[in-house]
Amino acid sequence: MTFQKRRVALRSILSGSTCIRPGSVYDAISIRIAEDLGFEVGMFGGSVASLAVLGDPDVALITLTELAEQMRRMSRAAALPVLVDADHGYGNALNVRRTVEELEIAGAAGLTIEDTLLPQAFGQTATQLIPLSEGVGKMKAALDARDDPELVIIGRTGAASITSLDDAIARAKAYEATGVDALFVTGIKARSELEAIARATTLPIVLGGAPEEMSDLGYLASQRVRIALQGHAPIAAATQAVYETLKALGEGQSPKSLKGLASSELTGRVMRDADVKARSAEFLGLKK
Ligand SMILES: O=C([O-])CC(=O)C(=O)O
Ligand SMILES: [Mg+2]
Repeated sequence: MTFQKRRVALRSILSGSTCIRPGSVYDAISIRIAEDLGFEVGMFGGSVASLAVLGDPDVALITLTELAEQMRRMSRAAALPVLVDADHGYGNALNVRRTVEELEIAGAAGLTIEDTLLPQAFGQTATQLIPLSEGVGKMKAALDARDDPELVIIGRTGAASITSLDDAIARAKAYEATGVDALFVTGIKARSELEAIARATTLPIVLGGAPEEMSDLGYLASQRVRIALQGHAPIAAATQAVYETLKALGEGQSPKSLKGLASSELTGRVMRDADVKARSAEFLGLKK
């Protein structure tokens, strides 16, 4: 599927009337599994990018080149539209432009640019935000950098839990006015906060982690939430599985006695083995 078709598919989710859960994806294997299971969109979080590529926590150590390369690998492996967490755009508004260029070429269906001050400033323990005017400049730069008009650009703010709900509303309205395609809000702790943001804006909303009482997809849809994240359990499950497996092997268990391994059928599906075999027959002169 062309990159543009993936972007059109993401747009149709955002312009629809229901709220969906994205599959948390981070590499070629996870995106293929999410695609096979019928997820409509993949979320490539900055935290899982750091973990998968560097083995590090989410503290802005990953580079744009590393993020884009991982996205490119996923784009090759599957056609599932992916929404990429592009953090703060890896620098100032000029860096945001470059970030959009690279992620577009790497096949992202959409990306979020947030107004968090990253990396963490010297001597500051609490998360800080950049000024609203700088955030607006970053959104404009992101839109300016887009070559494919279908690439989805999403303005993100975590102001609700960093500064105030009023600030989150002011930022959401200002980003909406730049022409971004959707708003991504994080740090929402109550329905009333989401409702206030939804009332003050008109764009589709992508919701970051939210409390349990906000898990009802019908309710979220009524507040224009079209995509609701639910963390990154798949990479946590993978980490646990690798841990258990290496531990058992290290303790002397035989590979055959291990539990919880992918069957050869599942592994073959993930590897798209049937396609590779068919191509081998066709192109390696093996066809009878
Ligand atoms: O995008 C997400 O899923 C939430 C987030 O910021 C991250 O995981 O880095
Ligand atoms: Mg993030």
